Amino acid sequence: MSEDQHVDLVVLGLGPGGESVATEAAKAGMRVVGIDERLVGGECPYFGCIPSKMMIRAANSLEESRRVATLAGSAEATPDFTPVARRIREEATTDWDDAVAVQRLEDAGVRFVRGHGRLAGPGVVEVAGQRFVASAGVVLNTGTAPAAPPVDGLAGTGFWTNREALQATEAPASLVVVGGGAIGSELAQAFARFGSRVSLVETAPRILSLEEPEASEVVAGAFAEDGIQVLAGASVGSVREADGRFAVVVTDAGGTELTLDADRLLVAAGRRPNLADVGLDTVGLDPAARSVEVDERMRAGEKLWAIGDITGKGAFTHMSMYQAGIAVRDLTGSDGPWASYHAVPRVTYTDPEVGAVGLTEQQARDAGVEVRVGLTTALGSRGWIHGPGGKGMVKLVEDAAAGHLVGATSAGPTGGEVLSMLATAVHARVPTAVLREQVFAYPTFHRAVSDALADLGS
Ligand SMILES: Cc1cc2nc3c(=O)[nH]c(=O)nc-3n(C[C@H](O)[C@H](O)[C@H](O)COP(=O)(O)OP(=O)(O)OC[C@H]3O[C@@H](n4cnc5c(N)ncnc54)[C@H](O)[C@@H]3O)c2cc1C
Ligand SMILES: NC(=O)c1ccc[n+]([C@@H]2O[C@H](COP(=O)([O-])OP(=O)(O)OC[C@H]3O[C@@H](n4cnc5c(N)ncnc54)[C@H](O)[C@@H]3O)[C@@H](O)[C@H]2O)c1
Repeated sequence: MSEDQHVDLVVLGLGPGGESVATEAAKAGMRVVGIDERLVGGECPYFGCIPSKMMIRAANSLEESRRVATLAGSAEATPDFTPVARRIREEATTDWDDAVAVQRLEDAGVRFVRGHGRLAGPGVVEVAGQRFVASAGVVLNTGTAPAAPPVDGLAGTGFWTNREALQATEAPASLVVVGGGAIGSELAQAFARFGSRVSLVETAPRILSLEEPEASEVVAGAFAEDGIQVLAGASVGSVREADGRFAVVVTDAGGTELTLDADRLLVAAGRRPNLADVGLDTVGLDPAARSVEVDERMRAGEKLWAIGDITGKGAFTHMSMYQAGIAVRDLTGSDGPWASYHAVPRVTYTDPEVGAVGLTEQQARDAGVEVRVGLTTALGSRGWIHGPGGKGMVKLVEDAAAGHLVGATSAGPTGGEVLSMLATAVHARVPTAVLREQVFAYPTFHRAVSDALADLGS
C-alpha cells in the first residue's frame, strides 16, 4: 500500500449519481477521486435504462407496423435484430467502453482510479494499492448487481441476466424469463415482438406486482396479445442446460408441473446491493444489510454519504441523480431542499407503459391513510381513436382527510408522460378540489385523469 494521499472527496462507485457528484464537486473546486471497478456511469448507460429502451423502441416499431393492418392498409416488417444490436453497441455503449465517460470526468478535474475500492475507516478508501484520505469524506454509490435465486441447477448454467440480454446480437427463437418485475416484463415483451417465443415465470400472483393490480391487468392483457405465456403464482423447481438449450421445471399456480424448453433463460428476479465487500464494517455499518440508511442530506455516518440504489429509496436513475444533487449541496455547504420521498415517480416501459407516483392504494391503506380511490379502466375518446394498443387505466389514491392525492398510476400508450401531471399533483399536494377545476384538453390521453377524478367523487 502506498503512503496516504490527501484529497477532499472520494466517490466510491460511479453510477449515474456518483459520476454526477464527482463532476459537480470537482467543478466546485474540491480535489476529487472517483473510483469504479467496471464502467463509469454504472448500469444505466451500459446494461440498463438506455440499451433496454433502445431495444423496446425497436420492438415497438415492429408492433406498430403490425397495427397498420387494422388502421391503414398493409405493411410488411421483417424483424431483424441487427440494427438495434448495432445501435446499442455503437451509439449507446461504444462497445461497452467508457473511455468517453472517463475523459469527461477527467476534463471536469476528477482523478479517476479503476479498481475495487473499500472503505478503511471514516474518510479513508483503499483501491488498487493506493490509500486515499478524504478531508470531507466519501460518497458511496456502489449500486446493485443481478441476483440469482437459489434454484436447483441454475448456478453454473449460461443463463442471461440483463447484462447478457442487452449485449445480444440476435433474438433467441425461444426464451424463458424468470421474474416479472420491471426488467423481466420490459425485456420479455421486447424479445417477443422480435419474434422470440417467450414464457415468463413469476412467483407473485401477478406481473409488476409492486404496481396497482389494475395496471398489471392491462399489461398482462397486452402480453397475451403479444403471445407471451405468463405463468404468475408459479415457482421454478429446477434448471438444466444441455446441448445449448434450457429445460426449466416450473410448478404453475394450479400446482401442475411443466417443463419449459428454450434456447435462452433470462433471470430477472431482483438485484443484490454491492455492499458486502466495501468495508462497511470499518465505519460501523453492517456489510450484510440490504441498504445503507441515510438522512435527508444523504449522510450515512461520519464522513460518509450514500446515494443511489443502495439507499433503498427506489432503484431508478432519476433517484440516484436526485440524491446526487442533495449530496453535492450538503458537501458544498449550500442550502436544501433536502430529500423527500413522498412523490417518487417510476415508469415501466412495457407497451402500454405504466407510470406511477407515490403510494399504491394498498400502501396507502397499510400506512393508515384514510383512502379514497378514483379509477378509470379506459382511456376515453383518445384510447378509442388509438385503436390497437389503446388500452390503459388511470387510478388516483387520495388522502381523503387531507384532500390531496398521495399516489397515482397511469397505464397506456403514453402512460409515462401522462404521469407528469399526476407526479406534480402528488409532489405539490395540489388539493383534489383544485384538480377538478382544471380543463383537460380533448382528446388527450391525460384527459382520462378527469374520468378518474369523477370516479373519486366530490
Ligand atoms: C435492465 C435495466 C433497465 C433499467 N431501466 C431503468 C429505467 O428505464 N429508468 C430508471 O430510472 N432506472 C432504470 N434501471 C435502474 C438503473 O439502472 C439504476 O437505478 C441506476 O443505474 C442507478 O444506480 P446506482 O446509481 O445506484 O449505481 P449503478 O448504476 O448500479 O452503478 C454502481 C457502480 O459502482 C461500481 N462499484 C460497485 N462496487 C464497487 C467497488 N467496491 N469499487 C469500485 N466500484 C464499484 C459498479 O461497477 C458500478 O459502475 C434499470 C436497470 C436495469 C438493470
Ligand atoms: N423502467 C424502470 O425504471 C426500470 C426498468 C428495469 C429495472 N428497474 C429497476 O431495477 C430494479 C430491479 O429490477 P428487477 O425486475 O430485477 O427486480 P424486481 O424486484 O422489480 O422484480 C423481480 C421479480 O422477480 C420475482 N421473482 C423473484 N424470485 C423469483 C423466482 N425464483 N422465480 C420467479 N420469479 C421470481 C419477484 O417476485 C419480482 O416480481 C427494480 O427495482 C427497478 O427499480 C427500473
